[in-house]
Amino acid sequence: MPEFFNVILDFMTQFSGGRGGIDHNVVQFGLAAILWGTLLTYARARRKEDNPERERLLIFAFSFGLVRELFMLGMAFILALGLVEHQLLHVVFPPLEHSLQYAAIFAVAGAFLQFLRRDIKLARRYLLGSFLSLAVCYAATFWWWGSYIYANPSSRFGQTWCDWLFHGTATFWLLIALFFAWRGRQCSSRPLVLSALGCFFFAVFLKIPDMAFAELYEHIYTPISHGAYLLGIFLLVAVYLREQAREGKRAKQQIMQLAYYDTLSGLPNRSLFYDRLQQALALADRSHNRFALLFLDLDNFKAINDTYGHACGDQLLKAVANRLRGCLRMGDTLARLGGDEFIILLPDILGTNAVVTVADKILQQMQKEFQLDLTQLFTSASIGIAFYPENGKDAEELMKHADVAMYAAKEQGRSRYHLFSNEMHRRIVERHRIADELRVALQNEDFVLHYQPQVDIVSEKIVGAEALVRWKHPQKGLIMPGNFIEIAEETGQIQQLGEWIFKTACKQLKIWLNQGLDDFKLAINLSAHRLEHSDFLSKVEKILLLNNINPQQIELELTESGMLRDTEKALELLNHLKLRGFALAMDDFGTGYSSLSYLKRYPFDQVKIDKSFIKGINQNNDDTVLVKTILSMAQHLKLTVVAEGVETYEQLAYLRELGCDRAQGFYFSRPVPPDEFAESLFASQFNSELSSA
Ligand SMILES: Nc1nc2c(ncn2[C@@H]2O[C@H](COP(=O)(O)O[C@H]3[C@@H](O)[C@H](n4cnc5c(=O)[nH]c(N)nc54)O[C@@H]3COP(=O)(O)O)[C@@H](O)[C@H]2O)c(=O)[nH]1
Repeated sequence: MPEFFNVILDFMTQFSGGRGGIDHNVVQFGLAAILWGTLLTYARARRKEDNPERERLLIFAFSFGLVRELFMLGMAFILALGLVEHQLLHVVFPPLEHSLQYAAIFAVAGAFLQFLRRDIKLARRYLLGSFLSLAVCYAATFWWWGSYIYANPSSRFGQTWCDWLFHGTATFWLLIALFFAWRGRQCSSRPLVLSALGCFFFAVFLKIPDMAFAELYEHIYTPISHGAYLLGIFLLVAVYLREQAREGKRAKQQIMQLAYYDTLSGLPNRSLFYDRLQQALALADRSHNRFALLFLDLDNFKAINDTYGHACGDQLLKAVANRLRGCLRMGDTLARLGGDEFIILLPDILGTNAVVTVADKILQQMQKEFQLDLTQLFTSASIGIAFYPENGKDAEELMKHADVAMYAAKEQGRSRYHLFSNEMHRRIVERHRIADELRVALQNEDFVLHYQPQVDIVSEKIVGAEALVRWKHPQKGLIMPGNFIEIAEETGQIQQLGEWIFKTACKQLKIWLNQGLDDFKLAINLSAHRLEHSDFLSKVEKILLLNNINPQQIELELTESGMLRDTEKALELLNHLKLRGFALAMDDFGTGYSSLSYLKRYPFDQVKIDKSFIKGINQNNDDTVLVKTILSMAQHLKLTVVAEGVETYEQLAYLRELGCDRAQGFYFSRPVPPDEFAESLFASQFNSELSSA
């Protein structure tokens, strides 16, 4: 091998003019300079936008190698042309050569190592260490330069071990070994320490003052070291190119990961799931097999997020993903669609029972305690199941139907599964029909507002009213809001409908105010979906201005489930509305999940106890206890309480006894058209004026 390099060098020397022409060293250094230059050009060309620092580091290291070779080339020319006295150059030249040579290799190797580890900071420190070593090496070499007689092999006789130690090359490797050992505390550098120590002993060994070794030195060490040096550069180029290729592959993998996998759970995301579903559809069509889709949603995730924080919520989602994985077989696909929604594809199912068994297993697993970092949590899930081909002909329809079935499971009390049915399909079609008809109704403004009084429990005087919308259907007559509000919310039509309701209620209030009404608040239901619309506030302001209404005469009623949608944004908007002067009421209180926390957090003035609790008051112990608790809590928070759905005198009397402030219900009046309401309203005012006179 050494001979091989010598042959090449000799050939090149001959080729370029022989010893009489260009010196052996000139060829060698020139060749190395070309290699470093190529490497440098390549690194500059591959410079990347995303990590310029890493590339800069490599360019710096390669430049270092190039400078070293140019320096050596210059020296070789000076020697070859006989410009400087030979003896003098040989005192300075060899230590410089060795030091620079190893420093260059070390700089590049260090940079490469850290480049591979992607630790730019450490790589920079390696380079610094290399330069420091180089500086010490120079100092040591020049200190000993008087006795340094490298140029004359025979003069090696008589040198002490100490000389070898301070000889540039040996010292350099020793310092490198020490440096690696020191750095080893922060990174695993044992192989580097060992190889540097090996080089140190090699360097010392080769300087053993013996003629035979001197011969060896000339004929074996020099070609080996030069050959190894060139080979090293080739290797570095190869490693660099391989790393570039790997980098490309890694980047591609990363892009794939981001595009098709959920970052939190590591599960396939919606796109990948959709792709797998398409494949399953094609396969099922070909083999005439059935498959099932399970749509899973956690039952109380929003409340967990709000109570324990998002970090805890994230941990729970990861744990749920792991538990779900454990319930499935190899061929099944589990994906996270977003939030707390997961979807499962069970291919090649034998029968409905097999799917029900899996659903049961999942429900059981979900009910078990989740041990998170800082807390233990309990949750549950609702699952909707749709089958192919019975419940949908394509991916969209199947996913939608599994989702609908999941909502049915929630409606039936959560922590259960529900199979998609024809009845559900019928309901979906019906909803579509209603949505279409609503569109026409909104264009024609086919709606009316009815008003139901709110009465002061002690004086029994009307102190306010709730505006309730009805749809004047051309064929079906009056349709109650329970049949269309939810659909309007789902389709976004609630924005237009809500605006119409607010505008009509304000117009009506203005009429009553102009007729001499005072000390009266009109309650208007506000769908939480409306809060999400960016121009909600500006539209409200415009209507107030147009009708010259003081917001203090309006109460906005929001439901708890509405608050669950986007708590932060809702809080901000409600604070704004409150500052503007609106009164705020929490509607249907007691039917949501975290009533207490919402009452404390949001700027409500009034709580409306849901009619379902008033119905059982004084008969059902649970309802009575609940109403009493709400009343005492509201008193504590200084909130007015309205009891909804008061239908009998007994209910009213009992609520009065408990200290409830206001009541609303059929006992006083059903919701009635504005004219009818005005009659009872002004009669109530007239009566109270009479009684106070
Ligand atoms: N976003 C909007 N939602 C609205 C609007 N108008 C109504 N709604 C919501 O629709 C739900 C059903 O309303 P409705 O059919 O009008 O029923 C109201 C009353 O008729 C009924 N009520 C009143 N007193 C009694 C009673 O003594 N017994 C009894 N069984 N029912 C009674 O309660 C409904 C009023 O409830 P609430 O709003 O919770 O005070 C209803 O939930 C409305 O929220 C609208 O304009 N926008």
